[in-house]
Amino acid sequence: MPPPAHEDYAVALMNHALDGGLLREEAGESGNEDEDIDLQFNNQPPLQIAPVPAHVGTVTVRLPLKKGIIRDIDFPADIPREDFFDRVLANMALDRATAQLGWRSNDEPKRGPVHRLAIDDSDDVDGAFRTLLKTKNRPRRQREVFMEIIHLNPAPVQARKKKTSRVHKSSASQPLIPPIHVHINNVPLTKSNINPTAGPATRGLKRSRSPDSAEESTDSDNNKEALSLSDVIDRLHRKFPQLNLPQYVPLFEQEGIVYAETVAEFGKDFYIHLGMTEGAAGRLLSGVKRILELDKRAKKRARAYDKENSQGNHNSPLYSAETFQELGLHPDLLKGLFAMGFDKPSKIQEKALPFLLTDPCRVRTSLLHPSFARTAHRDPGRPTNMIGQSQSGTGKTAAFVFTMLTRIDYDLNKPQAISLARSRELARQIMSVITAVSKYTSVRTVYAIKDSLPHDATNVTAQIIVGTPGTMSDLLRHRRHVEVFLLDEVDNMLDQDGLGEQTLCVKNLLRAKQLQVILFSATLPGHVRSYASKIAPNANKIELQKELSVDNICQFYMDCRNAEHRYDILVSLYRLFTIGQSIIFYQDAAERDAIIDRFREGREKVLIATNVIARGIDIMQVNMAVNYDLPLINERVTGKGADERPDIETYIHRIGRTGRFGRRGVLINFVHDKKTWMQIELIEKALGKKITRIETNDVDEMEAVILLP
Ligand SMILES: Nc1ncnc2c1ncn2[C@@H]1O[C@H](COP(=O)(O)OP(=O)(O)OP(=O)(O)O)[C@@H](O)[C@H]1O
Repeated sequence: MPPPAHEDYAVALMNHALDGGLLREEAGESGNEDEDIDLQFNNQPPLQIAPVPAHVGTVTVRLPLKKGIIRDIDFPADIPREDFFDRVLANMALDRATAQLGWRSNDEPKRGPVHRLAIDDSDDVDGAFRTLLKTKNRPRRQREVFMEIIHLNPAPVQARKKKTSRVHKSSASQPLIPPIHVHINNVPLTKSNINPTAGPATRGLKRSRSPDSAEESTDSDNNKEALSLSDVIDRLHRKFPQLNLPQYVPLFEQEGIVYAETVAEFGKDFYIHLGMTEGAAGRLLSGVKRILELDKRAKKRARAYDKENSQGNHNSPLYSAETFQELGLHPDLLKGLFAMGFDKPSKIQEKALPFLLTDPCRVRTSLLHPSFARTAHRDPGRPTNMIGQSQSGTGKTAAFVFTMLTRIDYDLNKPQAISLARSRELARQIMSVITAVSKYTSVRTVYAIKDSLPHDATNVTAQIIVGTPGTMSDLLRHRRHVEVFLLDEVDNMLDQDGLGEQTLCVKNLLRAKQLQVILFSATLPGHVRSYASKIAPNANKIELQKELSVDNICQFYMDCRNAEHRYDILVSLYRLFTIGQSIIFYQDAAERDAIIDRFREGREKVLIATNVIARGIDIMQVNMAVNYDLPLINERVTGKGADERPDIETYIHRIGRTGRFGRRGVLINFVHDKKTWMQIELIEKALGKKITRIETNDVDEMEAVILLP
């Protein structure tokens, strides 16, 4: 098989083998060493093959994998259209939704017509095959004919424009593929000057400026936005779906196609000229400018935010004057938390830990840092109960985990600390923090959650048990040794019908004289506060953030026409932004462990969830939460069937699933009728903070307002 005519072409050659109709087994004849793709094909289930003409065996397709790299793959000549496309697209790593393929045969002059290949039968791919076969059968012709498959983007447009490029003038009767030129200061981007290692030419490109960018000229080189073209295209893709832009833009030049992918980076002063209508190109250009602008603003805001909210800012709930060593944590625990990337305690940790760890009689001296042991001895006595409140994502979990791990006796093989959580998801998360912090200790832990009870429940030797109230009370019967009782999300644990009773039941099972009760939450409404004081008598109270709203999380609402419209808006949000990970709160029940694990690992990007995970769940990458349904009192408190007021506490906890440990996040509420409108007003009042409205019919505004971190 001859080499491809143009090295840089996104070309596939379809070569109809004439020898006996036998399917070729091996990976073509091009001498490619890497056989992954061919194996992939050989491993496919057998295709539905229609009767093959005797003289036609396989079609060898030469696929361009990267610039200058091609691979031959055999297809049955009569492969169903769908499969043919799927395989070509998969192997060219193209997106089925956006890819545009074209073909031309070697019968046609190189600058000749380009035919469109489409997945449906709106093109003449079958005719093309037939033509090729006919051509091939002409005796005076060479035995091989080529069908070049070209990745064409953007979508072909009909020849209605006056200005067509030289490439397509000769083919006015055929669907035209608009040529794509990238110019930098009117210098067409060519193979030689896009090569990032091409030296002076490339450097020239980065420094050159378009007239439009004159106002930016004060920026130093260091401040230049450095976006790869594919990055820009990726964003434009989302911004202008109607332009049908490709993921990979082949840049047509005189003799071939150059992949935009090979462009390492551009300065902000470039413009892209697409061979399309002026209007479309104009929109595209303003899109590029806008994106660069938004990017700049977002970065500026991020810098300002980081400066303000880093652990260095005295007012930040993450600020701390102390170090973990000063707080008296044992070196083995320090090793664990340094391994987790914790450098300094957060404010709640700094304030709470000295109280939580105070009780030299109880804390094993071997687990006390020497400097802390000295302070601790000044204040002997009962272990200190604690009621702690600090906003979401500020390190409460870590604080009580350090406490449990410091207080237990590692030589005693009995449960000594229990941590109750409202849901199995939260219990599993607490356990994962314990496991990480205690990496360098010999602690034994066990779950008390449904389906995960230890085999011999009567003989538990683990020192720490983490679980949900119902299962925990089954496991714990008169545990004399349990000396630390910990309730996370205490307002919810005590407030909720059923859950509150079970929680108290567990507490009543604990008989230790020196029981230390630790209660934490991001929200502590008045009625829970007094109740909590009864459960944790004489507790030290630490309340760090009285304001209910969280500054690092921007809150919006979108006024949808009706309940159904919410779905459309949701879809457009996902089209518009690169959302790291997001949670959508919804009323219906959801599945559990496997889903949350996949989400935590980043394998799933969107989690649709109920209030089950509204609290405590800590996933750093979540940068957006959506209240598809607002949380209501009647969902949380049974017997409040008619109470459709918003549940402020749950709302606050939902916000807290994004913007963890000072990161920035976005919360979007959907409002679609009078009731939800009033509910949002009540939330605004309760938080004392304006929730910004976003127009749902103006994509540009949406994008300008919601600057996702
Ligand atoms: N001292 C620290 N340094 C760096 N990161 C920390 C520190 N303490 C906690 N973190 C991280 O901050 C994130 C939030 O912590 P955590 O889950 O303990 O918050 P929380 O206050 O319990 O939140 P919520 O109220 O939502 O349950 C976690 O990912 C945790 O690993």
